[in-house]
Amino acid sequence: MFELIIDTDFAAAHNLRGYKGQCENLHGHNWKVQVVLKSEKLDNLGMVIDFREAKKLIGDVTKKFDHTYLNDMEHFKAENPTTENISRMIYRELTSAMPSGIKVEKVTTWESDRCGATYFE
Ligand SMILES: Nc1nc2c(c(=O)[nH]1)N=C([C@H](O)[C@H](O)COP(=O)(O)OP(=O)(O)OP(=O)(O)O)CN2
Ligand SMILES: [Zn+2]
Repeated sequence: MFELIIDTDFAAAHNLRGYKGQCENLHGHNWKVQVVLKSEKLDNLGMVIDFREAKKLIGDVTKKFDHTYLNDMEHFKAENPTTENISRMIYRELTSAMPSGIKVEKVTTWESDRCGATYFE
């Protein structure tokens, strides 16, 4: 079994509806995102997937967040843009975009150096 690990980041603003405290106010984070991909097989080049292709697929998902106010996104009208929900959204969108035979193992998103959330199925 092989695992690929790809890190990226984005900057965005949000506020947490219903939160009793400062996080209900508009504020921002420099989120870091780590995606782990898993595959049993390699292609004829010896790759699970070209890192360049993986970065493109991941970027297609995360660029929607970059320099935005996350609460304005349709997705985050129904649920709060917490780190947990951001990880799940990235996981599911990436799973839909991934070529067959490559599984998105988990997505971890950090809103600071010390706090992050992982989603996997
Ligand atoms: N489980 C979660 N808890 C919290 C989330 C979250 O997404 N998942 N988000 C927040 C807020 O985004 C808030 O911005 C973070 O609050 P806090 O940890 O207090 O942020 P600080 O960087 O100021 O933390 P310090 O350690 O005090 O510097 C809240 N909780
Ligand atoms: Zn926050």
